[in-house]
Amino acid sequence: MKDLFYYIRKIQRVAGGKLYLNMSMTLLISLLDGIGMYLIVPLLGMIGLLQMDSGSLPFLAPLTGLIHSWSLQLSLPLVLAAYVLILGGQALLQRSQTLLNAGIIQSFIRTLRTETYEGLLRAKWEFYLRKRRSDFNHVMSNELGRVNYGTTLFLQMVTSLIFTVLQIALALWLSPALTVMVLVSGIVLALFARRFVRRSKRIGEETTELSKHYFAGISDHFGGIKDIKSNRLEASHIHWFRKLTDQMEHNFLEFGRVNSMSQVIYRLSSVVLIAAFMYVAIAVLHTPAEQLITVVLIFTRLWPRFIGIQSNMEQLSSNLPAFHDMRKLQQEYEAEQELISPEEVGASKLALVDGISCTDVSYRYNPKEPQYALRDIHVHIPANRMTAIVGKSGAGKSTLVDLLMGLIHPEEGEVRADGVSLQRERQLLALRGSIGYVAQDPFLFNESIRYNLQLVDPNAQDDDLWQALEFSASAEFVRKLSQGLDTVIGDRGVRLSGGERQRLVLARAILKRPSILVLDEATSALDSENELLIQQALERLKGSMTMIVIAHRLSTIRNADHVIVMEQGKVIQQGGYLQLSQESKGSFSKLLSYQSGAQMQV
Ligand SMILES: Nc1ncnc2c1ncn2[C@@H]1O[C@H](COP(=O)(O)OP(=O)(O)OP(=O)(O)O)[C@@H](O)[C@H]1O
Repeated sequence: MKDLFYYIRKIQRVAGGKLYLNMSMTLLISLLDGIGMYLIVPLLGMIGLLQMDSGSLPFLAPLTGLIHSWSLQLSLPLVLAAYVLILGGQALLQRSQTLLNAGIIQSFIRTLRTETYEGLLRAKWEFYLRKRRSDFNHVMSNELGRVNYGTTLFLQMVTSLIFTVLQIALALWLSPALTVMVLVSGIVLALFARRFVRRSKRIGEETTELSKHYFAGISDHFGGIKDIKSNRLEASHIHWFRKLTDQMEHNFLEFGRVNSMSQVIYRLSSVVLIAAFMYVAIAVLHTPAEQLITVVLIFTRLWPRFIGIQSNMEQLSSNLPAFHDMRKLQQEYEAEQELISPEEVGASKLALVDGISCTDVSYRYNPKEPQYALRDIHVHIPANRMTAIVGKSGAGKSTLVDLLMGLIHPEEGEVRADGVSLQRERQLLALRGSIGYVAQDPFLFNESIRYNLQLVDPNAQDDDLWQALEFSASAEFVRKLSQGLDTVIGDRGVRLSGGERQRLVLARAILKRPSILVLDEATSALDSENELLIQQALERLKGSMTMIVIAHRLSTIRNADHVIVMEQGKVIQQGGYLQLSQESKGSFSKLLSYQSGAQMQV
């Protein structure tokens, strides 16, 4: 419940005075509704169904006296006009209130959506290392929808409560004894129905878990669809999917059963109560007919409100877990915000003069577990030189690069750029703004080549784009595409080959004119000819840019000024390429001989 109130306070902040205007309109609408209903009694009196002068109705007695003194030709149109005016006015007011309500909810949801998205983007990389990506999709679409629905339900419930309180006040005025009986019955029933509210919450928790699995499953399966198709794994996935959707159906029906059960109890009890009231009112209390009709009118309007509130409470409870999920994610990313905003990152740059150094750095992905991904690392990446990081798979190369880029921070030791610690946000900000990064599995948007390139420099002209494409040996294949720079490259760039994707991302990195270029296995998918072209391009950049290159294929780094060899999270050798290749007992020369041996076998 405290998560719900957190969001209600937020809606209060977002909507401000509009929320109170909304409440006031609700009050007015319910007041008009009550008065409109009241007017039925004099109308019935006019057509002779009721004794109007009994004086048993407190508010109506003087009014009915007045109406009675007029002729029927005058009183009938007057009372009918008042009826039309009041209920017509109420209908118009109701429309404005509905629109106001929708506006409040929508601006709240927009704020929540934007805050969550921006908050997620500002979270540190380490936060993403621990989370499932599908959970973000789940919260941003499914849970946000449930929070939206839950908030609407809550506001509806407040409206309903205001209506109900007013109608109770009216009913109390007319007949305290009968109204108290209705109220007591309502309260007893509400206490009994608490179990349905609790059950709804449990079903809602199950809904959250199931939809989380659903989101995770479908994003995994469609992400890995090629593996599924080529390994004929469809059957097991379909089996998983059917089982989960069966559970989801059961969960949905279970809520329907709980909700309809409480509804049927309320409806049955209303029938029994009306019969009991009639008996007590007519046989015991000898209530006058006009009062009886008014109370029955009120009862038939009040009881459905009780039913509505009960149903609202159950639906709200079933959506509470979504509030909790959303709040939990918010708390998690709020605790791991980068002080630097994404806008600032691009703004300041660092012209590296000395280089980046790691002093006695150790890092664990999970500090609760004993394994270190990096242990006692002591390296210096000289500015404006090419540094290569090599080693077996799992040696810690990517982790070291992430540390050098300030994406993760060491558990022990320090990383410095030009002697200033990356713990200092300004320095980190400047460093990040100066990096061009190309990953092994580069990411491209399902947009045109021009759009993908201009992401890093929206003002880049066609000439600049072609220059970057020439650099990355991509100009030739882009020229051959029917729409050139305007070719849309498909989801994550699927319409391109792996090597073409890598070259485009390299072009994008270069277009940023970085002072530090980081290539993490960025040429692994290239054929020898294109790899050579890129090697030559990188060679031309030497001296003007700091380059950090991770490569399994050692031919890629034969021009490197400095080589760092890693094994099991440690640096086991470092020095110039030539120097290391000549140390015959060293790990680097072993790696070289394995690779040349493998090449000779081919
Ligand atoms: N997100 C992560 N969570 C937990 N452990 C991780 C994570 N990423 C990497 N590791 C572990 O850290 C160690 C170093 O991984 P890293 O990716 O840095 O190696 P690498 O040398 O780049 O390997 P490769 O050449 O295969 O890319 C490995 O033992 C790996 O299992």
